Amino acid sequence: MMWVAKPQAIAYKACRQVVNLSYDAMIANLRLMNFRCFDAMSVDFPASGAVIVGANAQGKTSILEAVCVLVRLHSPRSLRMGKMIQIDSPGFGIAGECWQSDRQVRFSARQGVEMKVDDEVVGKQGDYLAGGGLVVWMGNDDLDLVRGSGRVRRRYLDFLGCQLDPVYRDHFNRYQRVLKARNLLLKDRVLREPEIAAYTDLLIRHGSFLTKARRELVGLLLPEVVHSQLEVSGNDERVGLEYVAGAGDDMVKSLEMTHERERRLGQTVAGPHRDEVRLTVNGMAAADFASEGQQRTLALSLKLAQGALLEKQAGRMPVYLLDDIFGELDADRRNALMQALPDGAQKLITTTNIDWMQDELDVIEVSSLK
Ligand SMILES: Nc1ncnc2c1ncn2[C@@H]1O[C@H](COP(=O)(O)OP(=O)(O)OP(=O)(O)O)[C@@H](O)[C@H]1O
Repeated sequence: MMWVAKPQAIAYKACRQVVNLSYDAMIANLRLMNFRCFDAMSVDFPASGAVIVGANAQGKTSILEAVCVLVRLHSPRSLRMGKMIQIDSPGFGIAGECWQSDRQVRFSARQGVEMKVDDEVVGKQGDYLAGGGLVVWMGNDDLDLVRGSGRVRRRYLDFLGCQLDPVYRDHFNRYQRVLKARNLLLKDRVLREPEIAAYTDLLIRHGSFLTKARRELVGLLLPEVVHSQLEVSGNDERVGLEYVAGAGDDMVKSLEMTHERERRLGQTVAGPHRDEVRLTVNGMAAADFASEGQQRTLALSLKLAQGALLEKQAGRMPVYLLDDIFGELDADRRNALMQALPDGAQKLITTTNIDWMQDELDVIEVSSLK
């Protein structure tokens, strides 16, 4: 079976709006080798973005996923890179021209990731990401942001924090590693207290940074979420966001207090890995009391707020990757969402149907040749 994405975009509307903005977050093209369902594929993206349309299982999500991996070395649907390798292949390759520079990510199951920018191998993930772009991913499981566990909201904050600040990314990565190592020691029947104490110091150092940074992020996000909710819902639903630290105000004290429990349970019970973001609509817990429509709108608002904050704080426009999120929204909310996306941003949108769409974006059809 041979897969193609037809790069010749079909003009969706005859008159295209001329927007006089700089598309500094631009992905001009994408080339894939042995990635998910694609043997080999190449597609050009217009500066303002495109609607990627096709029937189910044609590879639309895989295209957006590849863009996210190329730009952020992160897949929103898989924590393990190996899952993205086309079945029976030794590895995958993604390449593309982004921000007028050629970028490549190769992943081989045996040798791991090789990253290149303009044909130069980049040694560190941080260096590769520093020259890259910013991404907002909106997918149909975003409802989990409101209904799901705290882990989903922590991932939301971390995806934002890591994009905004390399220091955040560094503390975040180190915290995860220290937590894992400390938990292994706590699980051990023969407790090695001096080693645990050494990890405790590191846990406090990186954890305290994360607590402070996440609290600040939530404070910055709140006005953006309120604004986006108003834009998408069209009414004055009062939304609230509150950061609740999983280690309280004082991590040292929390770890002292949980000393016995940790040893009994064999794991670290206080720290940013237990952080929560409380979401409310009209003063009530959004997961328990908001209607499904309100919950969906809040989830969208959280993602739009992420984009607005990236733009303000980083001074650059993120690329918006919208994966099939329109199915559950009525036509008014779909078009309100399209309007709420910033004019100057590149938007890549997957959908199975474009009949409702009023926006003037080019269309790329994805289909498999059988
Ligand atoms: N590692 C892999 N190797 C080969 N094929 C894969 C791999 N991972 C996923 N696929 C297949 O790729 C196809 C395309 O999946 P994808 O989710 O990109 O489609 P889609 O067009 O977004 O579909 P939908 O509209 O249903 O969401 C599916 O048939 C899926 O089973």
